[in-house]
Amino acid sequence: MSHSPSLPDRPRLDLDPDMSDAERLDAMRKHYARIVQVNDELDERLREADDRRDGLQEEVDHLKRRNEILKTSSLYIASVEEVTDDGVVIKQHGNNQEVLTEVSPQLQDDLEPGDRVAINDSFAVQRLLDDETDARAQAMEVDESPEVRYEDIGGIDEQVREVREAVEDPLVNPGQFETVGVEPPSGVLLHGPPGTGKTMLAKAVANETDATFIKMAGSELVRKFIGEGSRLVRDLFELASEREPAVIFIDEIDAVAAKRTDSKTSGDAEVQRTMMQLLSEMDGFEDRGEIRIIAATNRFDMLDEAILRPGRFDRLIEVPKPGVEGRTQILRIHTQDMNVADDLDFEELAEELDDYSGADLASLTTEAGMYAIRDERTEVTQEDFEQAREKMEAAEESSDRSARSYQY
Ligand SMILES: Nc1ncnc2c1ncn2[C@@H]1O[C@H](COP(=O)(O)OP(=O)(O)OP(=O)(O)O)[C@@H](O)[C@H]1O
Repeated sequence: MSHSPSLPDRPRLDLDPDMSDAERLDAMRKHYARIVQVNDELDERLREADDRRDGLQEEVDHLKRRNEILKTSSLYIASVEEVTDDGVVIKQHGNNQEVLTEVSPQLQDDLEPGDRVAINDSFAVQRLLDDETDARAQAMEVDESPEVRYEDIGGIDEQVREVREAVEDPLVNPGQFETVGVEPPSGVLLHGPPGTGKTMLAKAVANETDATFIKMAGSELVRKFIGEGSRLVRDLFELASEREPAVIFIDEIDAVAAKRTDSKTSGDAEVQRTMMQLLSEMDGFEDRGEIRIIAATNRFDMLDEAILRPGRFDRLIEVPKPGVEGRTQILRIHTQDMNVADDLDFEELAEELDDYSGADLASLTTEAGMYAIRDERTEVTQEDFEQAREKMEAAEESSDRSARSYQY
């Protein structure tokens, strides 16, 4: 940047007492001429300064406008990975791109790894997002179009039919319920052992009805978001109405809706508040529009009856572990994209897999595939499945043992 030369000195009039009048007059004339000259110079500088001020003002206006645009245009979400002297390493959500970016010193002091920030398209951090946005995003899994289809679910055809009737029909054909004069069920509760396909069922209905799938896990509400449970439940229903048609899926609902116990710990009071919020959301949901609610639990026996009253979770569907036929079907589904030996006998395999859940069968299939890969074969054989089964059962036994030793 060029620096402007300093201002001209103020002219001084030096009069010597010994000067003649003529000399004095001459000195004063020169002085006068000098003053006029300095005055002109200053005038010129003033004009220059005015011009520069106008130029700068224009720049200010331009920056102000750009700032406005930046403030109003969309920002992206990223997480802070590392705060260094050279800037901040952020990871953009969605594409996981890692970028080293500069941050204003005053914002840099506020940033810590793990924080969520809003960035613009040049990756400059615009602001730190508050916890509220954070918890809401973390506590809910939102899937605009889950990929699960009914055909992917094996061995629970009757349950699929019931869920479709209770959730899909009212979404797709609400008029039919009105004409017949029946209220569709308010909420559907899926109960049964872990890994039997409850989440899959909820996702499949959302997929087949083109609804947004929004999941919240009860256990996380009480473990991770202490003190925020009831607000998050309110947010959950709010989000669903913004995104309808939507399927709300509350997994492990027992964590927030267990029978009242005698203990009066503050933790319990908090859980209680969360459950009350859930009940009031469901009760106030008369005109539910295109939102359906599905909950799941492995601990049906623990549930508070309040949540099972009419108008709340009033359709109960048990999702059991599959029988031998179901297991055969699930094995077939999970080996669909696998290169299996022609002589592999799924029925015979399924016979031996008593007590396996759908999730166990999915892991067994992957494990069997791993044996083939380890042996550098391209085909998965019955023997691979046998070995996988032995491995899984041995692992289960040892985890049972460690669970026991942990307990006592
Ligand atoms: N009936 C089924 N048919 C096909 N695959 C299944 C079935 N049940 C479970 N699986 C497999 O197990 C995985 C886990 O199932 P899912 O999450 O639906 O079980 P869940 O009943 O919701 O379990 P949890 O109670 O532990 O939440 C699925 O992604 C799928 O690979």
